[in-house]
Amino acid sequence: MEIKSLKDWGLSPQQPFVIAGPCSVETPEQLDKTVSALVKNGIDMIRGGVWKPRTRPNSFEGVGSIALPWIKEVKEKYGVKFAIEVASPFHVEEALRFGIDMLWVGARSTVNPFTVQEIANSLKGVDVPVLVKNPVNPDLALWIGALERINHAGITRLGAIHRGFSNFNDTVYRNSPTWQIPLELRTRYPQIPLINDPSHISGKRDLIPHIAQMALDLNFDGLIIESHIDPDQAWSDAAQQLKPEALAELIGQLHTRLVSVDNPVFESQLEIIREHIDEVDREILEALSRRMRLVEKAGEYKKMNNVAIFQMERWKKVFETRPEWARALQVNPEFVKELFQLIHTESIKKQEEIMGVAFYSEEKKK
Ligand SMILES: O=C(O)C(=O)C[C@]1(C(=O)O)C=C[C@@H](O)C=C1
Repeated sequence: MEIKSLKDWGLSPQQPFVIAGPCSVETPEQLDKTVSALVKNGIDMIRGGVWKPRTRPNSFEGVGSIALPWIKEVKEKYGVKFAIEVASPFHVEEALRFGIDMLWVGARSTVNPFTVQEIANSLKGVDVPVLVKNPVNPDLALWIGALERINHAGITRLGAIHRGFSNFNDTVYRNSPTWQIPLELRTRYPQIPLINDPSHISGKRDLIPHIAQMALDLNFDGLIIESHIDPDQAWSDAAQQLKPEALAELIGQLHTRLVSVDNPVFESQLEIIREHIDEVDREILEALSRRMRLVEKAGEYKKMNNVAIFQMERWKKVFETRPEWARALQVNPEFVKELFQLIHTESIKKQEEIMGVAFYSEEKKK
């Protein structure tokens, strides 16, 4: 994909790059007051929802096209740039008609290649920056596919927004961050600017600073954060919006990190640490290999005695004790639980192969 670096997008060189504004544009007064306060706090790229894709019917679905002249007015009055979500060719046409500066494709549109293609077709021959939110489901291929469709329409000022992934029972986050997905996108397409959306990941304002800092620690290029002049009275997403002053305070506290430093001492020290990490990784793999050989032995033994692979009591014991051992060793027990679930699945696969081989060879004998 041919994509322009964020510094060539013609935006202000804020560090970090921040897009902020209300979840929804509600009234001319709310918009004016919010934008005025954001501008005072140094924000010059505003976001605002005009058409809102809501999960349930009868929720507020955005004021629609009547917001566009209000946006045009604040853009002129305060000299700011404005980004909105588009979910159809009609939205694109309306947005461009009113001089909207940046568009984004929402998570519920990214999941649908038909919708993304229609949006892409309506962008042919237009030079506007477009950001593509991750799909609601944790599917990197779908996210990349949407970026490719928009890119093939000729959009080179193209970026990705990480807004987290729907979950059934994550009690902490509204949308699980599942950081490995945006990091994999970055690894495969380092040229695509990556913007983090801590508002939609957290769903609550208290968690926003932690997620925003984590994104900067992971070298994201920018943040998109919801901010409303009076969050508690917001018509949508009241719990996750910040007052403009709170947003400014948050930005002031964030630490931006460097990709690397031109410092030979740092480089050589890091190299030494990495060599140790290589050694430890090898030890981990050797230990895993030894465990697998034992699991195979257990599998052979089960086969000889016609015993089932899955041993619930033993597995319960393994699953209980390993996180405890981990805690004593200052390793995150939750991580170790996931790790052992993976290991157990692999053990079962191995033992199934062992049982299967017997089945096939006996079949052959017949
Ligand atoms: O203890 C066994 O029976 C094993 O085969 C080992 C093992 C494991 O990986 O720890 C694998 C499968 C069983 O469900 C329980 C435990």
